[in-house]
Amino acid sequence: MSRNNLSARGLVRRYGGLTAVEDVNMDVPSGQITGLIGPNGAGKSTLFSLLTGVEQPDEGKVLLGQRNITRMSPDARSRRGLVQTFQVPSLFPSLTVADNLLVAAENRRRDYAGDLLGFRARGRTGALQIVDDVLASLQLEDIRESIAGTLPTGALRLVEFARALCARPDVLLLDEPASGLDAAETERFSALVRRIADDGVAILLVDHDVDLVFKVVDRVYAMVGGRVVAEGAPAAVRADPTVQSVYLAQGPLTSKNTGASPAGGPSGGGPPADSPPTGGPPAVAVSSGELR
Ligand SMILES: Nc1ncnc2c1ncn2[C@@H]1O[C@H](COP(=O)(O)OP(=O)(O)OP(=O)(O)O)[C@@H](O)[C@H]1O
Repeated sequence: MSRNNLSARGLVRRYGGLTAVEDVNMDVPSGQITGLIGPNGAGKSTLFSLLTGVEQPDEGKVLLGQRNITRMSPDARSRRGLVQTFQVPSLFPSLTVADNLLVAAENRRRDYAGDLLGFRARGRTGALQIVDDVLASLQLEDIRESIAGTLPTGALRLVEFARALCARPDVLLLDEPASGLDAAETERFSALVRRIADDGVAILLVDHDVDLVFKVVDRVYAMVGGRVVAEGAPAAVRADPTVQSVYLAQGPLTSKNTGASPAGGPSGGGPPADSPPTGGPPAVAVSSGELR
């Protein structure tokens, strides 16, 4: 089934005299994983917020399919299929996993004509069916009735991902989805993301772990100083002289010199624990010296 692509055209966002995002064009096509990397202060979080609707651009537009969604709220975008995950999982901690997912499945009001992961859904019965199908698909049935707030980080990340899938996305924006995951969990997560893309979802992945980004994505955008300085296949971007010079003042581009944080992202984006699962605040800048 054909789904909507996400695209950005000529996006500009200024904070006073600082241009955080400068004339950025980006395409996040259906069925592909697109990556976004850049050093501290490059403008990734700001761009992400312009795409989700948390921030408004000073110039340019955001398109979901052919539709101009530039002035739409995050919730309105979410109901139209542009769904995000947060750096800090946006789950209701006192609810069970299943109830968290049900909120997401019911939140998207429009009829869903697709068959994400092989199911179809209409109404509340459909929403329950989605929850069960997503839980089964991600092999999370054993924690169906667990209270979300009691889960360890790895499980929480997967439930956050499941929550996003229950909203039946056309486009999935993943903000630091692998932070806090161990190697095995990251491997499992990467495979899941690929499966979802293969199902036709357009995925944008922003993560500190550049090795993960280069390994998983089909295309990658590298930002520096608010601008896209390189874009294309991972190998080409990795070899790009500007990318190399920015990332690699101290050697080859590997996770060892990117500041990737295996124990969890240093940023604190995401809504407060009991706020609804859409429309949370933007990612927060990571500390100086980190790269992602
Ligand atoms: N609300 C704001 N007010 C003023 N300046 C801001 C604001 N948000 C971001 N900036 C500035 O815009 C620039 C881009 O920041 P942004 O957080 O988008 O970068 P980033 O690539 O996400 O960095 P990091 O990886 O450190 O999170 C930075 O110089 C930052 O200080």
